[in-house]
Amino acid sequence: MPENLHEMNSKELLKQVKKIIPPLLEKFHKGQQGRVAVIGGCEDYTGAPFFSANASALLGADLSHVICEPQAAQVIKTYSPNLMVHPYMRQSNHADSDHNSGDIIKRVSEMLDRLHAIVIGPGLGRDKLMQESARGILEEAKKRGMGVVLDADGLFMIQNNPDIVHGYTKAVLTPNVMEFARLCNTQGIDPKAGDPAGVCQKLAESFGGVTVIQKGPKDYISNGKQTIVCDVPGGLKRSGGQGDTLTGTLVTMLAWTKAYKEMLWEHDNSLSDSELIALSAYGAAAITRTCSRLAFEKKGRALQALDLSTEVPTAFEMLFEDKAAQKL
Ligand SMILES: NC(=O)C1=CN([C@@H]2O[C@H](COP(=O)(O)OP(=O)(O)OC[C@H]3O[C@@H](n4cnc5c(N)ncnc54)[C@H](O)[C@@H]3O)[C@@H](O)[C@H]2O)[C@@H](O)CC1
Ligand SMILES: Nc1ncnc2c1ncn2[C@@H]1O[C@H](COP(=O)(O)OP(=O)(O)OP(=O)(O)O)[C@@H](O)[C@H]1O
Ligand SMILES: [Mg+2]
Repeated sequence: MPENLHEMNSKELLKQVKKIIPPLLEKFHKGQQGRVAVIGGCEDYTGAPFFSANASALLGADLSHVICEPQAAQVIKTYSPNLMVHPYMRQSNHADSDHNSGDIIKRVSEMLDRLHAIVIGPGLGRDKLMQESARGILEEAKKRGMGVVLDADGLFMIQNNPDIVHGYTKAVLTPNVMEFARLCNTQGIDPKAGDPAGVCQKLAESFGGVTVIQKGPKDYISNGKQTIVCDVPGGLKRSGGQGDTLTGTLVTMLAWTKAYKEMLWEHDNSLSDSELIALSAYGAAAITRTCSRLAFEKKGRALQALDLSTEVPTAFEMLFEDKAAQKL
């Protein structure tokens, strides 16, 4: 039983992450290895929800959905027939009398019953009705005890309503440097005071034990009590949309923790709830950084977001299949 994840090196942590990855067995049916959704995608942003859902599928979720604005839905459907894209969200300028936040939340909630974990935020935008609907969907996900990843405009929502996530330990916040500073300001924490791991821990603690992944040269992962650091090498190009590979791989890992707890396959059941979340976060961070390194080796300065998610299968193989350890 790993009691001190923060004392482990990357090889030991990856070995623990491996315990959450379900084997591929003949007896499984469609859906058991992960049913996930990304809530996001509006008139302005169609790439972010696609990259996220695409990464979730490439890591191994059986069913990856996007729940977005109709204008975004039409576009995302043309990117890939693999994803299921539902035009249930509305931004204020497209809403008619049938589309108040209550109706939208109700419609999406009916889907939540069939899902294991969700991401809220990629390409969601900051429109009032989109934000209000996302907030209600988060409340519904909490009622169902679902794993929830909050990123991008989902973090904007948290920054404006910190109480809605406070104490919900199945939430994972994935701020970049700017978002981290804004969340710190909301919570009255100086983002520059003290060592970065300590500040990240303080932020997670101030939110009542949610998990924070602070993205940067190293990723700091904290639940307010314990902080682990992912310094698996990444690439050197910071084009937009790389964070979406993190949220997509993370939501699949969170879906797998549910399968782990339900003993979908035979294992020693040694990981606690908080360890499952911390290891999901570490696994997704390690995969994303490895994708970034592999894509950067090929594309250099021209690297784009899609180049990253394309590397998910190779990164997974390098980190978690037998050849893994030597290649780190
Ligand atoms: N291809 C796509 O569809 C993409 C969509 N994205 C979406 O775009 C939306 C906005 O997210 P962003 O991360 O771009 O958010 P912002 O528009 O807040 O920030 C963009 C960048 O601007 C700079 N910045 C922001 N605030 C600043 C400040 N106060 N002072 C100085 N510099 C500042 C930072 O470099 C920051 O990374 C989200 O919905 C996100 O998911 C992005 O993920 C990028 C890719
Ligand atoms: N300086 C860095 N060195 C190595 N990896 C980094 C560095 N900065 C960020 N990363 C990695 O890049 C990925 C995306 O982080 P980034 O800070 O670009 O997120 P973001 O700004 O939210 O991205 P997006 O444009 O998708 O919204 C993360 O996996 C993070 O670990
Ligand atoms: Mg981002």
